[in-house]
Formats: sequence, structure tokens, C-alpha cells
Amino acid sequence: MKSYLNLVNGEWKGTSQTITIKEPATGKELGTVPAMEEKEIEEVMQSARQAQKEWQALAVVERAQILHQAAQLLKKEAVEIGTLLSKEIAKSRAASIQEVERTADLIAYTAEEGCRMEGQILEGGSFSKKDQNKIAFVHKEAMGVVLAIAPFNYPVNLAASKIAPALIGGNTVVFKTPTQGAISGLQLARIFHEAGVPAGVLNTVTGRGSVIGDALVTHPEVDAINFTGSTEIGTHIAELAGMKPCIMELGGKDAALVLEDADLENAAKEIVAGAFQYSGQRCTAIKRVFVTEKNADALVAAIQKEMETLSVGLPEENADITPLIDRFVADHIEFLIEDALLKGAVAKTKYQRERNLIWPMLLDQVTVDMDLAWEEPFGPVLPILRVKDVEEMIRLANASEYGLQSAIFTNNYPLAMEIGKALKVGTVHMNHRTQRGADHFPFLGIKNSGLGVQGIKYSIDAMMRMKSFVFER
Ligand SMILES: NC(=O)C1=CN([C@@H]2O[C@H](COP(=O)(O)OP(=O)(O)OC[C@H]3O[C@@H](n4cnc5c(N)ncnc54)[C@H](OP(=O)(O)O)[C@@H]3O)[C@@H](O)[C@H]2O)C=CC1
Ligand SMILES: O=C(O)[C@H](O)COP(=O)(O)O
Repeated sequence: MKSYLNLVNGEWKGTSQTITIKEPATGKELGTVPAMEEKEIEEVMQSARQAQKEWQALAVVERAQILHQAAQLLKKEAVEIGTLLSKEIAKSRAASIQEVERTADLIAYTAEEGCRMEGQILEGGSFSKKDQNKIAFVHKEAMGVVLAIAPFNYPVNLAASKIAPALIGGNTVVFKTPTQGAISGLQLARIFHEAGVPAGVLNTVTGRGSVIGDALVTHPEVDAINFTGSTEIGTHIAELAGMKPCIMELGGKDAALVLEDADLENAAKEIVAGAFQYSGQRCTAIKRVFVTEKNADALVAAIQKEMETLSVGLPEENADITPLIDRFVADHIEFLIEDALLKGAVAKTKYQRERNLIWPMLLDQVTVDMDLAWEEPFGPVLPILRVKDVEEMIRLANASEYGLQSAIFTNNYPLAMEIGKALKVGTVHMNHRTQRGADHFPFLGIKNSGLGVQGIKYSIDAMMRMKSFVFER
């Protein structure tokens, strides 16, 4: 079994304790990663701090060249890294390779966008006559050391979407990999290292978040935190972080609102793809559907039909539905389904489970007293809520603690815009499934779905602070 090591100050290092990473689909051992302890974090933080000044002193175009090199190397190794990723998190092999290729594109675009970062010049006289001799030059500078924490479901992409903007902005990075996903995360770090990222500029930390997370977040050398993961852990981190700037991408309960004039065939297609891609383990998955009685039966039938095209199996078979990340997630989903059925929901597909593999499940007649109407399952179960009218759709959509995205299905665009304005979410998709891309679009969650804005240009901005130089003429 292969032992993977951490990148610390430009060298690959192990620790006395290790964690064995197993494949969720088969239980086979994939490799070990170091289980870092609090005392080992010190060296990581000091190396990131020491490397920062010199990294920031490079011209942006020099940092961009290294990022471009990383993007090229990653693309070259997309199949190998994607195959490993597929085994580690049980994502279909094709989708895993796509994740790596998408990441290479994201890194290259970040390098280009970084070269277009601009300062600003402000005239004092625009505010008052007495200030008219003043002029401010507003410059952007690095935050310093950024702690990047990624979740299991995109261990390469959601790591790079933090690392690349931080690096191009002149920050150094301490990257805490998700434990399930650590091997893939370390492959990304290797690529940056091979591309020429200097020693100390990117460092990795593997080990359970529950053991070392608090020590990382509260470490005095950390200047900013960029986190993607559950609302529970994100809230905990934000509480501990105090005044450190935080970017948070958290949970979601994205709704599809199917209006009475919608093209039901298209809606069903988009809803099924949106709900079941990577077995529903996406923050942006469609996690509830609102429809009025007029269309409900037809929509449910169309969704059922579309779901028949979903294959269930192993990641290497490129199945649509693959085993979930662990059996605890599967247990939670089973609980949500049982609770809904007990309270009167109608199963439109047969419930089937083998260990952590759950067959795609459609539940009709879900009502607001069921946990499934509100909780994020992070798995292949889709609830249909029948409502009276559009007003009730908006009210229920907004009653969620989450506010990531929504999808509206209608051909009435003026009405869709009105509904979209009333929805408390970061993004509204028109006649399309909810999703994060294109990766340079702004991506944000409100309420318990997050803090700050991601998306390439916005992510770079979030990794920099302004400093003004004021001149008196
Ligand atoms: N809005 C968005 O863009 C996205 C949101 N998500 C959300 O993420 C969740 C699923 O991902 P999952 O990985 O299970 O999320 P978790 O919140 O369990 O873990 C996310 C990361 O945080 C680490 N961590 C755990 N505890 C701490 C701590 N105390 N301090 C610092 N870091 C810690 C984890 O490490 P370890 O693995 O070692 O526990 C992991 O690297 C879902 O709720 C989903 O909606 C996912 C992707 C995108
Ligand atoms: O983790 C997630 O769920 C992602 O941020 C969503 O990305 P996607 O919409 O491209 O799958």
C-alpha cells in the first residue's frame, strides 16, 4: 500500500501516525496519509510565513507563469489523477477526470485574471472642496498566509479554487485536505510543486479536522480562511476565527420551481441531472421540487421516466449513482426517507440499499412537517412538494435556513425575473439545473449557505486587501 506524504517547506514529510484511506465503493485500502498532530503544524505555519514575502515580491506575471505550468501538468495527468480521485471518493471515473480537467482550466484562467488585477485612483475633490488637493492610489496586496480547507466531494477542484487565487494574489497557502480525498488533494499539491511553486509557498496538512482543525483555524500565523464544507463545521470555524477574514461555501437546499407554463420534459431532464449527479453529493444539487397540482402528476411521471435512465453501480463503470462517501451519510438518508414515508410521503421508486449504495429515490407528496423538506441529505433522494401557487413556492423556498441557488422553469421571463428577485439565494438558474459553473461567474450563498463571493475574479479579490496611498498635491 502506498504511503502519501505532506508537502512542507518544499519537502515531502511523514509523521509517526497515519490514516488509512479506503475506497468507499469496495472497502479496499488505497493508501495512507500522515495524521498530523498539533505540534507538527507549527513547522507548516512558519514555512508559509517565511516564504510569503519573497513570493509576494515576484511580479504577478512570474507567479502566473508557474500557475500556467501547473495547469499544463495537471491536464497531462488528468487521467491518472482522475482515476485515483474516482477510487478515493467513489465519483464516476469520467466525472473525476472531468473534475481534474476543469481544475486545470480554472488554474489557467486564474493566472490570466490575476494579471488583470487593477488598483484605483480616487480624486479627493469628488467628496469635498477641502480635500481637492488629495489623491488616493488604492493598491491591492496579499492577505499573507491563507488556510484553505476543502470538502470531500471535489477534493481537487475545490482545493484549487482556493489555492490558485490565493497564490496569484501573492499569498502563501496552508492546504488542509479533506481526509477522504486527501490522496487526491496531495496529487494537486505535487503538481504545483513540480510546476515550480517555491518551498513554503504551498504546504499541505492531512489529518482529521476534528483533531487538528481548531489548532489550524486559531493559529496566529493564519491571516485568512477559505473553507468549503458543511454549515455545521463552517459555523464553528467562523466562531473560532474571530477577526480573521473568512470565505465560506456551505450547505444548500436548492429548490426547483416548476411554473404552470413550463416545458415539463426539459424540467424533468434538468431536475434529474441536477438532483442525482454524483449521487446528489453536491452543495448545488437540486434538493427539493415545488410544483402546483395542475402539473404535479405529469411532472412526477416525467421525472420518474427520466430516472429510469440513471445507472447504478461502481465508479469505474461510470455509473450515475455510485456508493456514497460512507455509511453514516447513507444511514442519515435512510432516516430521512423513513421519516417521510411514515408521515405520508409517497414513494415513486423502490427503496433499495446495499451498504453505502442507495438507489435513486423519488418521493412525492412531501410536506413541511417532514425533515426531508428542510434538511440537506447529500445523497440520491428527491422530494416533490405540491403547492397552491407561485407565492407558496417562494414562501417555502425562502423558509429554508439555506440560500445557495434556485432553478425556475417557465417561459415567462419577466415573471421569472420577479420570482428570482424575491428568492433569497445567490444564483437563480432559468430553465436549467442549479450548478456552480461557469467557474468565473460569481458563486455565493446567503443565510446559512455561506459568506463572501467565489468565482475566479471574485476569489482573487477575496484573497487580497486594499491599501490606500494618499498624496497631497
Ligand atoms: N457551498 C458549497 O460550495 C459547497 C458546500 N459543500 C458542503 O459540504 C458538506 C459536505 O462536505 P464534507 O467534506 O462532508 O464537509 P465537512 O464540513 O465535514 O468537512 C469539510 C472540511 O472541513 C474539515 N474539518 C472538519 N472539522 C474541522 C474543524 N473543526 N476545523 C477545521 N476544519 C475541519 C474536514 O476535514 P476532515 O475531512 O478531516 O473531517 C474537511 O476538510 C455538505 O454540507 C455540502 O453542502 C460541499 C461542497 C461545496
Ligand atoms: O461542491 C459542490 O457541490 C460544488 O461547489 C458544486 O459544483 P458543481 O455545481 O459544478 O457540481
